[in-house]
Amino acid sequence: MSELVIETKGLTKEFGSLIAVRDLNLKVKKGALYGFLGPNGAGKSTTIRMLLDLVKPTKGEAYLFNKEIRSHRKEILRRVGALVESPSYYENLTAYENLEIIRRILELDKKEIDKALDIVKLSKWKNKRVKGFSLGMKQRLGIAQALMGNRELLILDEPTNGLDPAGVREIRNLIISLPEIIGATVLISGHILSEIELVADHVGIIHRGNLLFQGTLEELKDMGNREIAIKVQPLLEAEKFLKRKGYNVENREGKLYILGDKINIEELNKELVLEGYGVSHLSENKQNLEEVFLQLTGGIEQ
Ligand SMILES: Nc1ncnc2c1ncn2[C@@H]1O[C@H](COP(=O)(O)OP(=O)(O)OP(=O)(O)O)[C@@H](O)[C@H]1O
Repeated sequence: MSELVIETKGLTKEFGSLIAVRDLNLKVKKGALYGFLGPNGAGKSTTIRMLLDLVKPTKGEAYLFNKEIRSHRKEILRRVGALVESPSYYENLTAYENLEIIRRILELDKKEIDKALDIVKLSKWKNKRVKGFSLGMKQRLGIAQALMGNRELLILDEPTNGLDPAGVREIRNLIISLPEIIGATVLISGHILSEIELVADHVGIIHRGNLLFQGTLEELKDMGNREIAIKVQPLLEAEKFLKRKGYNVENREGKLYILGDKINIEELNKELVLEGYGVSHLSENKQNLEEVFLQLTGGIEQ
């Protein structure tokens, strides 16, 4: 069994009568790039705040590196880099000077600054004041701040929020490179499936505080329903025939659709043809990831 870097047990947060996070059992394996996905207001930020001990759970516990965060706060947070909300920096200082402040607080070696700047590809601009930076560059600086000090776990809350497409791509490529470059486990939250899909290998889908799915992207894709579309004449009789045979049949837009994962297309074709039906088209469709996601979250993707 692989080692878990994050594990929550029944993690719950209530704000008055609102249950923002309900009985959450997250499992993030060491080395994973875990996409924590959910529509706005799903409970992602609240969960992340509980992982970092910024918010106290109503019930349940969060374990990072197998230790409970509330009772081992200091030793755990030393191993975790986080970017929650927008990064904070001094606009009038350069990128280098901003990281120098963090270096002093954490009592790190000077070379840590150049290492972090190099990873986020800001070395060229290290002596430029942050106020002239684009939003994407500022976000990269925020990630450099989070990286300082050989962090084993990075938690990035919606790091591409508000960026233009070029900025989104820069941050995406940077995040993808992190597990390999620094060997860290990364948890990234977001509300856009197509974005998370390009980055993550594991996903957790949260909706209205409930974890609806957790596993690999492949496992999520496998949840897609399979259906077979058939153009056949005469349609209504063929529909009755297939229903009699026990198939789950829908009649839509002049075609029959058969739902099910274990249907053998050749067998189906043979059955129809032998019975004298004219089959002019037979194709297999599987729900794509977006359809699976929309089905899980009841059609809400904001
Ligand atoms: N301090 C608070 N007091 C009251 N309600 C809160 C508080 N923080 C969050 N909530 C509510 O809890 C729910 C979950 O919010 P949260 O910010 O965790 O969602 P999210 O998935 O991060 O969404 P977003 O992508 O919009 O940040 C929302 O309904 C939100 O309004």
